[in-house]
Amino acid sequence: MSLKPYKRSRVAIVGMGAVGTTTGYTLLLRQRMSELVFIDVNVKKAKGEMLDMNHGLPFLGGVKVWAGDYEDCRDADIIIVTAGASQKPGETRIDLLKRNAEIFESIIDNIVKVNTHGILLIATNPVDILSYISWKRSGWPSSRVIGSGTLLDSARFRYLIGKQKGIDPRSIHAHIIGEHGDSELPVWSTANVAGTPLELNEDTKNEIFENTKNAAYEIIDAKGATSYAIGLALDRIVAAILGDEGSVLNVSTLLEDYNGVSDVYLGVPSIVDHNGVREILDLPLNDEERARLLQSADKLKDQISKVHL
Ligand SMILES: NC(=O)C1=CN([C@@H]2O[C@H](COP(=O)(O)OP(=O)(O)OC[C@H]3O[C@@H](n4cnc5c(N)ncnc54)[C@H](O)[C@@H]3O)[C@@H](O)[C@H]2O)C=CC1
Ligand SMILES: CC(=O)C(=O)O
Repeated sequence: MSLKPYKRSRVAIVGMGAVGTTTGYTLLLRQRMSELVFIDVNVKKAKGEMLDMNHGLPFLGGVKVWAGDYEDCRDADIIIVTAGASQKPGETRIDLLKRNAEIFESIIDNIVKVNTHGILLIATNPVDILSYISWKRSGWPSSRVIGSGTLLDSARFRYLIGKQKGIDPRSIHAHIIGEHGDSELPVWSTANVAGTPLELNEDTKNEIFENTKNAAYEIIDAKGATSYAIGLALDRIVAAILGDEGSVLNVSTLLEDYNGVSDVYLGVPSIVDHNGVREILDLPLNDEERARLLQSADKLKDQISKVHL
């Protein structure tokens, strides 16, 4: 009997707060990689999370987990960044821009100093703008700098549609695109179940979209942070990359001449494989959807112009 050759893969997480910890735990449970390293400015916190997860290894096995520093990013296949300020109740994601853009300068510099081949996966908000900043600052090809984008929003959207229709959300094909934030838009024109158009009246559609868009505000008001669904969304992107899947995911990526939008990161259906974003799908949009995508892009470009790059 021949054993499968052992393939080492390393994921580093920078920022071990609610999102980083939940993502690390999800990756661990799903045994996505052979090495998992936690990095945080709060070294004690990263160490505590590492110890707690290591004590579960007798029930799981397989993964080496440690708390480290940027040197440990050298051999990382994926570096997930979740470090920085999060929204207080009532704050928008854009309100975080100044604070988080400042800390990203040193975080990205520290990573690219040691790593030349990996994929940067950004989750910190405002995620589209910070992904754009990370792309510019890293000097890496845009295919290797990915934001979590509207993958989470699309999951919320599919869950709510599935609940309304009594259908498993995995069988609902529906996209939220644009900013991961207040200017995002639903692509109702292509939403379907097995090619069958969704039968929903306008009031129901509006209610589903408003609940999708405002989900984070509701959860942050109730429990202070969102963590489980974003952990699963980041895990999904890691699986697509490490498994060289070629899966279509609504990640945030650099758009060039996409439905009239250029030089901005936004969430759109993209093919994700071992090289990162291999290709962006040309989602057919109607006139209203295209106009809303342009508005979303303009909003983010206006914010980017205020940040020193
Ligand atoms: N993209 C998405 O869909 C989502 C994004 N988020 C965003 O993720 C970010 C993190 O949220 P939480 O984990 O709830 O916040 P948190 O406050 O629980 O954790 C942030 C962590 O970052 C660390 N940190 C701060 N500055 C750092 C630095 N310079 N280097 C290394 N570590 C540093 C802190 O010590 C802390 O452990 C926020 O910006 C939040 O808005 C949250 C949920 C979903
Ligand atoms: C916080 C955030 O961005 C979210 O849960 O959508």
